[in-house]
Amino acid sequence: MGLVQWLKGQLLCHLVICYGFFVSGLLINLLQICTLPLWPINKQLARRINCKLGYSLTSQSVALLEWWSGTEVTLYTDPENYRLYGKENAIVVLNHNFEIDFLCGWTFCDRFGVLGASKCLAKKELSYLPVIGWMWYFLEMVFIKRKWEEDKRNFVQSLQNLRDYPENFWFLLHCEGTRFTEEKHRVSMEVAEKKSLPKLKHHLLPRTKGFWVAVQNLRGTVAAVYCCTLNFRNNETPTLLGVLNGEKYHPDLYVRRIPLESIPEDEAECSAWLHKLYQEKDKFQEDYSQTGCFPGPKVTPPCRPWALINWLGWTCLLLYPLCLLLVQLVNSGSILSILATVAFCSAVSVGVRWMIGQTEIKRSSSYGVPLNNK
Ligand SMILES: CC/C=C\C/C=C\C/C=C\C/C=C\C/C=C\C/C=C\CCC(=O)SCCNC(=O)CCNC(=O)[C@H](O)C(C)(C)COP(=O)(O)OP(=O)(O)OC[C@H]1O[C@@H](n2cnc3c(N)ncnc32)[C@H](O)[C@@H]1OP(=O)(O)O
Ligand SMILES: CCCCCCCCCCCCCCCC(=O)OC[C@@H](O)COP(=O)(O)O
Repeated sequence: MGLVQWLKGQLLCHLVICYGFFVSGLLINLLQICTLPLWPINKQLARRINCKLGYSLTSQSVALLEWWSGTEVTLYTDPENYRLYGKENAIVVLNHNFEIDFLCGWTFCDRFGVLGASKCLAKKELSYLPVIGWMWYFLEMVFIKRKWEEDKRNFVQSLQNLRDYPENFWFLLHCEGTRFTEEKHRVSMEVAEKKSLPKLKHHLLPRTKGFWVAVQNLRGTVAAVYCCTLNFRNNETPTLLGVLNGEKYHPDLYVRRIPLESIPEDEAECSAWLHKLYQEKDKFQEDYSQTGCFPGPKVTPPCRPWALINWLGWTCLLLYPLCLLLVQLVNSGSILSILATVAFCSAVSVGVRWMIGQTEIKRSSSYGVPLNNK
């Protein structure tokens, strides 16, 4: 192992990264709060500013993936469609098997210039995450409790609000509704059997209501559905902690662009259409497991420097006062102040470690198991 790789595994480096992310995040949250008076006066300007602020925080984790861990993403897609990515609004349908699938998604968002504005249909619990969850509130993310009767009003309203969004965005939908585990897979295949639907090997049975409602409410706003299938070469099982330790991964993403007009309007037909889409996605995953590649030409979308520049900027800005403080502390010789600083750094580290824990599949919710359908 080289010196650089060894350094990437050291706690001190992780502390510096966590400190930068957390403190810059709090400052960004504060700036977002400062935009509140602007919303009634100039809503579109307030939204644009929040996109930039969101970018400044989210892109730090993209920089971590691309520049720190050196992860290289590969896209399989039709070159005709490639030209449209980032230039139109889209609903992204993605499998939910990996702990860093959201991070790979963000990397693609960054490469196509839609990172600040991109959104997701996310479980309510994520809105309480410090820094990231608070940021999402200002970016108009759509949060749900995954209980349709309670969610429907807010869900439809949140989608309607996006109709005049001033920047191009991708709206991510994990139709499986939860991360893949063997137990959840077994239960959802029981549901598939009851519904006389073909069994899926690599996916849970998709929940169709959210997709149908999103498509219906975003007609005229969104041009297409991007059917995205993600996998990792060499059976890698990537983790966010691995990324922090500088481990390099090899994600492959297969994207098919489906014009929104071709998706049925009727709920039952739309549900059947989505089930068929997941059967196709399952076939792509099966082929990938046999051959190690997806169909279609391969392309690596160019990496942009902004995530790195932003990350280095924040790190320098925040490390300088931290170093000054540490020197003053050592000079002062005050045990109490030193202990307080150590406690603060430990709290930041534990806080970010806890957030990383939220991405771990072993801590996945019990949604979808035990069987709670009618
Ligand atoms: C060029 C490159 C392109 C792209 C790059 C890729 C991506 C980048 C894009 C954007 C990135 C932006 C941001 C991402 C950042 C961070 C966030 C990351 C992740 C957070 C994700 C989450 O939080 S996932 C959890 C929340 N989301 C969802 O749940 C969405 C999916 N669910 C739905 O849509 C549901 O429909 C619902 C929740 C809206 C409502 O669910 P409900 O169950 O009430 O209704 P349904 O009708 O849908 O389902 C009921 C039927 O389901 C059957 N069923 C199936 N399986 C089960 C089971 N296991 N248990 C019980 N029931 C089951 C059931 O039988 C019902 O059938 P009926 O026929 O009886 O109705
Ligand atoms: C430089 C940055 C270094 C530090 C980075 C810390 C970043 C922490 C980011 C936390 C973002 C969390 C997003 C998690 C998305 C996710 O994976 O949610 C799971 C849900 O879909 C389904 O939940 P479940 O039902 O529990 O499977």
